[in-house]
Amino acid sequence: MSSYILAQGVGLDVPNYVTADRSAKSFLSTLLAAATSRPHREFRTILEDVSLEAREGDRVALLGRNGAGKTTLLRVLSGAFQPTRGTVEVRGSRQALLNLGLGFHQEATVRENVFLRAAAMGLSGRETAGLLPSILEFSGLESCANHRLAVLSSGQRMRLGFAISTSVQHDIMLMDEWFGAGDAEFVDKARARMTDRVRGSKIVVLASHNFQMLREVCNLGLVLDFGRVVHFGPIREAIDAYKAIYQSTPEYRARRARQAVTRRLAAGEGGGDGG
Ligand SMILES: Nc1ncnc2c1ncn2[C@@H]1O[C@H](COP(=O)(O)OP(=O)(O)OP(=O)(O)O)[C@@H](O)[C@H]1O
Repeated sequence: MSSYILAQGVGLDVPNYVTADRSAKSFLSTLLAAATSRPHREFRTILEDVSLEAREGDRVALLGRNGAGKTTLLRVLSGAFQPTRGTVEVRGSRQALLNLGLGFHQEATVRENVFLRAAAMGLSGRETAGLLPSILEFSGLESCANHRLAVLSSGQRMRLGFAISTSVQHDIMLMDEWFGAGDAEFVDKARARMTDRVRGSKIVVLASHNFQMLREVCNLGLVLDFGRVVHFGPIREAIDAYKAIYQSTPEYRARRARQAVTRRLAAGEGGGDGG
């Protein structure tokens, strides 16, 4: 059975709790304001009218400035968020590499956490028992299997999360940035596994700011701005469309102007007394 993703007219509103401006003139009045003012709830639209179609073989890049809605769209596609409007149809098993630490229990042991996370991924106890040795080996945590998660370093926890999340090949892979954290040895291992999983996936949706990697991996690109699709098409065109957005911002123009001045000064053309 072939896999696909079909999102049509997706909109997402989220509740946002806003606290009145508490900037006060004195420490006491700040304390008083903090104690008495209550945040009020308002709804915010973070995705609007987003449509996307991906078929087998597609590798879709999600592009957009910080806060454009890329991670939120990945969460909607993964099923973690229910859209407020529109529909999402997905055929095929999904693996979301969005938050490696999600679902961990600090007081449970490493071994127990493997079972907890694997259950959340839909694996049976038997399947997890079969995968356990390779997960511990990949994460380098064999000697810590019975230690509480709380005593692991953040790098060790990240290794464990990565090892569990990528232990099984899925049809559809949803990723937020190409994985690149950890010490040098682990990064090499993780990169090799990611490459393998991407090759083995029928569909990949990947949010990233790394144009070179996106050109190598993806055939399609979807550009989001303020939660709306501004472009969807071949990756090179999508990257150009995204560049056009951020190159039109005043911040980008100001930075380019500063860089031009610095270059001219370095080349000895900069003002001075001309002598
Ligand atoms: N649960 C939430 N409640 C309220 N606002 C949220 C929530 N999740 C995301 N947002 C807001 O939605 C917007 C989009 O966030 P999102 O994380 O999807 O952006 P992004 O494109 O992935 O950004 P980045 O490139 O910085 O990772 C942001 O303004 C963010 O503050």
